[in-house]
Amino acid sequence: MLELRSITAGYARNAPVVRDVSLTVAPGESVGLLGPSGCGKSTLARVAALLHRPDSGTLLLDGEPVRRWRHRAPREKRTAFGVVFQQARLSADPRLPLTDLIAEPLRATGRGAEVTGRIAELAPVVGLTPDLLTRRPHEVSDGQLQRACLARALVLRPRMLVCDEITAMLDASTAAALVAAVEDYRAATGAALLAVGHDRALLQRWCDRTVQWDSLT
Ligand SMILES: Nc1ncnc2c1ncn2[C@@H]1O[C@H](COP(=O)(O)OP(=O)(O)OP(=O)(O)O)[C@@H](O)[C@H]1O
Repeated sequence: MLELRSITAGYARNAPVVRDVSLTVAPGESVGLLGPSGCGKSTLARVAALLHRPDSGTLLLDGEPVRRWRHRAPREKRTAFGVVFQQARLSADPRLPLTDLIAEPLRATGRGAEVTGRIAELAPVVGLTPDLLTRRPHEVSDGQLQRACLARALVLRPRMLVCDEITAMLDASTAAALVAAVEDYRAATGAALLAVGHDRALLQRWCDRTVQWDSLT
């Protein structure tokens, strides 16, 4: 269970971009968050995934308040989240072949022994063929790179996924494949989802419920 209570957050002192926002995602639930460009959805998603410390408010993960964010957050809390962003090229290390990109969270948490098995499981789930896994980001399409970013988000088997406009730059069939991969993972694991976007039709098809940004304050 993820509970955001009265979250205020931003990037400069006394200039919050998110003001007093509250949102709850129940275990296994999928929630779509809709709002116009620039309203603060990505900022709230980053707070929810423990990647951005709010100025005020409370975040409860399974009833326990989170007190530390980013690298200071306890590992078991950080790894509860799998996060995928809109712009795969900004979030992927350009030097790493896709296989290492996907494996990075395993290696970073001392689970390098699981890499081969996990990649073999995940590549078909996200639709990556073996020839693509050895290429670097500049050698694959945006859709193929986003598939790798989704695999990386799933590699530690998170119980909560945060997807921030993950299909915004992609063609309809790649978008559908990514949504299907997220849903297959959720069906298999019971993971919850917070999906951020401005495509109302997509989020309404995808999620158990959609909430409008304005209704959160
Ligand atoms: N790293 C940053 N530093 C300073 N300001 C930022 C930063 N990231 C976002 N902002 C500002 O915070 C506000 C909210 O941005 P955010 O990306 O959270 O909105 P959004 O609703 O996700 O927008 P979009 O739908 O266009 O992605 C915007 O005014 C933006 O310019």
